[in-house]
Amino acid sequence: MTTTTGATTAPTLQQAVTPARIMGISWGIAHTGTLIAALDLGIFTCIAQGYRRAREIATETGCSEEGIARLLDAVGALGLVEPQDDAGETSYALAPDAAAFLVEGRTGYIGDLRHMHHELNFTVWPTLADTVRAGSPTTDYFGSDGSSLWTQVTPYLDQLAAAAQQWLAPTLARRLPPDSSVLDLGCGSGGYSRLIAQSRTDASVIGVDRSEVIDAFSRKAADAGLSGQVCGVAGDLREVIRAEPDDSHDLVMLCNLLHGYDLTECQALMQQVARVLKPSGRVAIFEIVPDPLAPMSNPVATFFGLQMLMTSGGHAYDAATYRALCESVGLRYYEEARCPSGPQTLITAATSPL
Ligand SMILES: C[S@@+](CC[C@H](N)C(=O)[O-])C[C@H]1O[C@@H](n2cnc3c(N)ncnc32)[C@H](O)[C@@H]1O
Repeated sequence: MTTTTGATTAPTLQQAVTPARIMGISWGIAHTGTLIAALDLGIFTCIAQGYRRAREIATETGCSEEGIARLLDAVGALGLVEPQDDAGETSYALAPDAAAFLVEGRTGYIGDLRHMHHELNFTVWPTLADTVRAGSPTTDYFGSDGSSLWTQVTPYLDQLAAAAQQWLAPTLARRLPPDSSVLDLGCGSGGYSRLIAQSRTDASVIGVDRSEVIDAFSRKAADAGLSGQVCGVAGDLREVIRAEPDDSHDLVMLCNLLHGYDLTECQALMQQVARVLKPSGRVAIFEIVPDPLAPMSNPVATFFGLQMLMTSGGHAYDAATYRALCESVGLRYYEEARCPSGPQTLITAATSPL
């Protein structure tokens, strides 16, 4: 059975059992390929600009008319465009979500997700069976010096994470004490902590990431007029944090970071985090957290566990694991909140009541 979102649900006992659901799952690769090709070619942007027929879009994109017609049929099958009869010719209108999120230049644009697929997913997913056999990735994109991957990908993370940033930053900022110090480990281009700095002009932010990535972090902070308030430190964050004094930060942010490391590395890092936090300070872990007893409640989180197996020594750890990690370093006061606009969960923990 297929739901209106395109997701498939298992047949109940009363329904005839057919292979339809399995066939639908097996075509998932075609869904991804179609979406990414349409983004690569700027199809949604063309339609938004008023080029609504296959031949117009073909001319505009420099593609064959036959190819564009077939791609539009497939994009229509995904429900992202709606074909209409236009005086005997087919023209295409954007579905509301495609209009909001897939048109370049619009505020909500998330089409940069295509870079994640080109740089990573199209390479690693075909290796899944081999990785499962071996139990570890052929390439550790995360823990080793995976900087080339991250320089390709981090420029796009801000745009993809815009909705989550709009939720996370105020949630954390409103609980900061006056004149606080924020340490953003594995900051990437810094969308989360930059928003905190913008809303809390009394706070100072230190972002830490590899040298190739920290340049983008510092540039974006400067563009936002935050150079005096936000500082980028280049290096391996595991070494940088060891050099930080005890009791020096009100908030340590680990956004989309711990999933890249095995539990021994996570534990070592969390020990340092607990050491550098002020007695009233907090750690904020923002992660894709699956529910092992309800894998379909957050499928992205469940697939993310495999993604991590193929790319790192880490995992999409569940909430019990994060809680145990926090408690093992004395951060006993623990809270969780699911982000309303993304697959992540915010976990905050402290040594004293939050
Ligand atoms: C998935 S990205 C998350 C970026 C950002 N925190 C966000 O949520 O958008 C992980 C980041 O951690 C950085 N990183 C991972 N391990 C690191 C290490 N050992 N030292 C410095 N940076 C590291 C990567 O370079 C990358 O920018």
